[in-house]
Amino acid sequence: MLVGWGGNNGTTLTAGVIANREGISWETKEKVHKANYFGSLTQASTIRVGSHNGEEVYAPFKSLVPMVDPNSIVFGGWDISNLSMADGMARAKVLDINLQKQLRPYMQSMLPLPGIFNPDFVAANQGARANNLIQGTKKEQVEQIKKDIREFKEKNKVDKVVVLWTANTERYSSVVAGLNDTVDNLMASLEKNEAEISPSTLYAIACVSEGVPFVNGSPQNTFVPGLIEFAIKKNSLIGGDDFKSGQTKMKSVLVDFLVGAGIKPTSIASYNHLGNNDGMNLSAPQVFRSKEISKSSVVDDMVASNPILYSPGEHPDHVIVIKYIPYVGDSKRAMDEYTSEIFMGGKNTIVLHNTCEDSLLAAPIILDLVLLAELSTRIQLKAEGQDKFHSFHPVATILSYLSKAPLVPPGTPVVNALAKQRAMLENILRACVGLAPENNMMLEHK
Ligand SMILES: O=P([O-])([O-])O[C@@H]1[C@@H](O)[C@H](O)[C@@H](O)[C@H](O)[C@@H]1O
Repeated sequence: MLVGWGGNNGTTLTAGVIANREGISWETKEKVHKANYFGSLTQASTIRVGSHNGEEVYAPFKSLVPMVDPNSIVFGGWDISNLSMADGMARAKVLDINLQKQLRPYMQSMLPLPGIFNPDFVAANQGARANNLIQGTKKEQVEQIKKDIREFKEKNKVDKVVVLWTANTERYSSVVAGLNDTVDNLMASLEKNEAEISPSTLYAIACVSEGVPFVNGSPQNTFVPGLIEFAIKKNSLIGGDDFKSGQTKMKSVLVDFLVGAGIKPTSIASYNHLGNNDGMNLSAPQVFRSKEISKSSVVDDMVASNPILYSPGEHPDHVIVIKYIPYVGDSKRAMDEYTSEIFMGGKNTIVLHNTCEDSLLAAPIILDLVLLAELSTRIQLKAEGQDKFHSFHPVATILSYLSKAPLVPPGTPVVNALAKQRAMLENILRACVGLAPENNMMLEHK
């Protein structure tokens, strides 16, 4: 099996390195080396990473780390501890190569800061690429993130920092009384380095501590009750969960249309396969469960909105399937079947095939989430009769248009219907510039 390598000169080449269960052997200018299967190949100074335009190419070995999957699957791929954003772009293979070449000069000096990684919360296959890490206790990690935020703000002379989690989907954290159910218990657990505090919750703690908006672009329950209480106490924006990018966004339109038209979805089967690292991470059942929850809850409010179609507690059969198929890469293939009951016992079936370029759909949503989160921290409002203006509730419902599983303040109804979410957003922004809400009545033309 071939292990891919990449030199820190940004050249991605598949090296003539052969790996098997017995170990990894590789060729350098000096000699053939052997290392155990998971060995970190540190001895060689340079390593042959293949040939390019007929010339033998060697890369500085210190920048190379083998991509081996402890689940015994060695796969082509490459990672290096100082992967620049340009190298990350090349590894992801999302953008056209000519566009990549144009972007590389702007990105190759951008090196990501070390991050918090905990293999207990993600798939085992993620370990090999996690090599730029913050070590230490959870509290020390939080302190490092807080320090990084402050230094980033100072170094880049920016007015505001917004942190958005677009890292791995994690498994759900257990919510346990005494562990993370209140802010005091969460902070006490942090002091005790409790294992059940996830990396994303650590980032959220750091951000709320610094008064920096934190948006969760993944589906896990980063915002455990203690964290929500902390954000409310500090009046620091939190929002999410999970970018609403493709298959679910379509569902939040289609189900709204069907139910609103008196057509009763009785069975929704949603399948997709994808081949990027998100898909590889989601191949672990405990991680997939987080995504299954966020993708399933999207129909709940629309179903509940029509008590004529659905009796209390009744809902459509709804299954979510996600499979990892490396070949398709970032080009996720979503296939849906909606079966509904219609007039006089009739049946209606809608079948969709939707090729969702995951990253290209998610990137604009990331930009909108960051911009909207920052803007909403500057909006003040008061009701008729109130004498003081106040900010929005720190749990940012305003981000729901962009989230699969909108985080809302405790006791607040969740709206997933995309048209309603957009109308909410549009009317808030209209109010910010003194315009009346758009009610679409157009009475002046009736
Ligand atoms: O938004 P959407 O297309 O319904 O859901 C998608 C999932 O189906 C996909 O598996 C995941 O990789 C994407 O990040 C996104 O969450």
